[in-house]
Amino acid sequence: MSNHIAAAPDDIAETVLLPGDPLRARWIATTYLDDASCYSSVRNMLGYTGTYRGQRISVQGTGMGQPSLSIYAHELLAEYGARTLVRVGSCGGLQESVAIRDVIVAMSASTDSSINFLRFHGLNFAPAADFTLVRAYVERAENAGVPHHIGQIFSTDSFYLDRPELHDRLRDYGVLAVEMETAALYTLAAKFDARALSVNTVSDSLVTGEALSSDDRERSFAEMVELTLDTVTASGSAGGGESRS
Ligand SMILES: O=P(O)(O)O[C@H]1O[C@H](CO)[C@@H](O)[C@H]1O
Ligand SMILES: O=c1cc[nH]c(=O)[nH]1
Repeated sequence: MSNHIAAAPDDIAETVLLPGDPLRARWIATTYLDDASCYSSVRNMLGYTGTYRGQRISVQGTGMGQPSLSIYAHELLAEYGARTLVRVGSCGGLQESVAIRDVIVAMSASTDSSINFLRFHGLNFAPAADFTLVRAYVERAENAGVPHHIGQIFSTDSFYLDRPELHDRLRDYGVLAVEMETAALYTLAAKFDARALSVNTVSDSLVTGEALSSDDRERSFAEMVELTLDTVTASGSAGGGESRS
């Protein structure tokens, strides 16, 4: 086992879906995976492995925020051999054109976190998605007629922001939505030469004030999750993709 995941080395698939909410992980595993079994419940941060259309897939809760996601993503990449990580999250819409339940496909992520500032000694690293995953996901979203937006997301350390005017500035610069993990996910995937994508269903609007319930955030993101499973298992690709070298 690793520090925070109580699984044997082979218990976890090379492709892992990453919801922030561990109960969303349980819902995804019990709804979509065949022969799903729970490999870890340390801190109740549930992780499952099963099969989807015959291919091995894992689902691991990450908790909220970049420090928490970084622990799980690091251990999956460094100790369990994960090659493809897809965040299946919720987010707050920043633009008028972004409606509740639309899916945000995050090409890149800005952040107010100091993690990368420290990691790169003041350089502004630009965390970005794996293009092959973006393309494959968007093709499926278009074919299925699922409302979606492709662009930049804001990964904040502060759900309750002391500077709400920052949202106005980000809106002016075209940022689509706010959540709390994607910048760290894309950074760690780059570090470990793995593939990552973050897709996020809009659970509330910072424009209109509309919001989904916690039950909905746990169990109702079927379209986003089905597109994700279709994407990562297409052409038997759940084993990973091309590497840099
Ligand atoms: O619903 P999840 O995937 O946890 O994502 C969003 O919800 C949490 C905040 O409520 C943060 O983790 C944010 O990124
Ligand atoms: O981080 C998040 C997630 C959902 N909605 C928000 O406003 N922020």
